[in-house]
Amino acid sequence: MALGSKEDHFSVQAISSFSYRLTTNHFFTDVALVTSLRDGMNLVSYEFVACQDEKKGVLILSEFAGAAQSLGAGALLVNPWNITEVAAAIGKALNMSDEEREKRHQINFLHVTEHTAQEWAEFFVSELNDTVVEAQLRITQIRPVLPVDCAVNNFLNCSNRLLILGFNAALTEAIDTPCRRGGDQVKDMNFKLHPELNGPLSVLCNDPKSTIVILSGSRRIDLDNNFGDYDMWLAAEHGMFLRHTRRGDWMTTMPEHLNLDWIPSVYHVFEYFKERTPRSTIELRDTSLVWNYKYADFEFGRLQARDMLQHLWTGPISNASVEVVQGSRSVEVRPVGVTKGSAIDRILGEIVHSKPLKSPIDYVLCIGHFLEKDEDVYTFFEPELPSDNGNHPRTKAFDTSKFPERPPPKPPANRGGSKASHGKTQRSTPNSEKMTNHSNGGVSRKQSSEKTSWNVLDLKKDDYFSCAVGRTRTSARYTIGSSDDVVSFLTRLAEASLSVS
Ligand SMILES: O=P(O)(O)OC[C@H]1O[C@H](O[C@H]2O[C@H](CO)[C@@H](O)[C@H](O)[C@H]2O)[C@H](O)[C@@H](O)[C@@H]1O
Repeated sequence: MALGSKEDHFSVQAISSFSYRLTTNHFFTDVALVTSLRDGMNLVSYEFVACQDEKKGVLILSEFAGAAQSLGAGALLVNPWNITEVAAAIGKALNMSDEEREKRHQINFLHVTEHTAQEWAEFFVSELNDTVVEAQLRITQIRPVLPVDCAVNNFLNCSNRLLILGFNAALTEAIDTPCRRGGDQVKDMNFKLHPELNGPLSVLCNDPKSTIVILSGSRRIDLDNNFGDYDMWLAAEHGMFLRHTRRGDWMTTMPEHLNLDWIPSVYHVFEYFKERTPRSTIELRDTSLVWNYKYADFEFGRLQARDMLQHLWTGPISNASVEVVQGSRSVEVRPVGVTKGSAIDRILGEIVHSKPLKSPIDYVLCIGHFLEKDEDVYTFFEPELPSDNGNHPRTKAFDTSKFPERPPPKPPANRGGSKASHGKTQRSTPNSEKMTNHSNGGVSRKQSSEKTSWNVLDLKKDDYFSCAVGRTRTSARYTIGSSDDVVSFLTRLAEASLSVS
């Protein structure tokens, strides 16, 4: 619709999609009102701006038009369902000062003239080329299925095993028919341990040769509710909080001055999208926020997620030190540098402090349905030299000075047959220095000249099993289909554990 004024008379003219390009309306119009309820782009808005360099007409634009993302800065954005808001915007546009009209027009005119069809075509072709490269990468990254027999046999042959388990979609029950379930029911099921895991987990937790860590993005309360009765380590919120279920309360590994002021405003944006996206949910944690559209219409959810990113980047997080992590069906906002991989050495440091190791860790299983960002936990344990096709153990030293309130652990005993110089008390070595750089990830670390490091890891290539649940493209070594397969696998490990106890 075009609004024109001539000597205090306003004329209102509806523009049909057939005729608008043929008229000169765009030139003499003072205000253009675009009220699309759903619109991929809306070309009229761009044409209007392009024609208005003399008149500096005002564009009132529906927030549901695709153009709102690029012309929103200069236009007056409205919700077309809200007629009071639309009326107010018309009033504002017609009474707008010349100065403001000029300013708003310039912003949009610059956008329209710079983002030409030529530029768009070049970008499109370059994106197309990128997809070819990405597709190739995807093919090369497809990983084999977890060799369960081998993982169980090696488990039996090792004496100090570390099992790092994700929670969501790895240890929870698979929900394949979400549309048939009610909203709250679905939400509740997200945070419930698979019922068939109770037995196997108890056996593994009671095995003196195994240490179990649940490393999850979930809140402390959700981990307490599900795992509080087991003898294990819990690392909540991607390792920002840590506790052993039998040895005390939660401790935090959060940097002291972590700024979390952005949380309320991000929550506000999430709420806006939750209201507009049926069956989407918000998970409010202490240090991060997740908007999940797992149970919503996938295509619609994806579009909403894209829109949400625009809102976030131009609004509440434009100056905050946070990262937006996009999942396949979620958007997560968390402080910069917080990943499961960056938490793992703090967790290992605490495990070593809490109970002296009898021998270095010689078997590691790391399994979860992690976000790509958190897959750094899989590579943490990889040997430094990927070309190393021998079976040389990986040794790792941990900075124990981070936890001064506890007595230092005893040096781990030597394990026969290993080729590496493990199990020795040592001063900080290049190895430990390297690990500090590798794992710091932006989270502040205590620096100390008194640093003492202990080698706690003696991992041969074949005794390391990193495994992504429900993914084929991953930086883990192996994949496994679903949480049901995880249940079967952990049951096999538990049986193996019982068979030798
Ligand atoms: O940290 P965990 O408890 O082991 O859970 C792993 C992540 O689960 C959620 O992300 C996964 O589900 C999302 C919704 O379907 C999907 O978008 C994402 O790709 C998956 O990784 C959760 O949102 C994350 O915070 C968890 O870390």
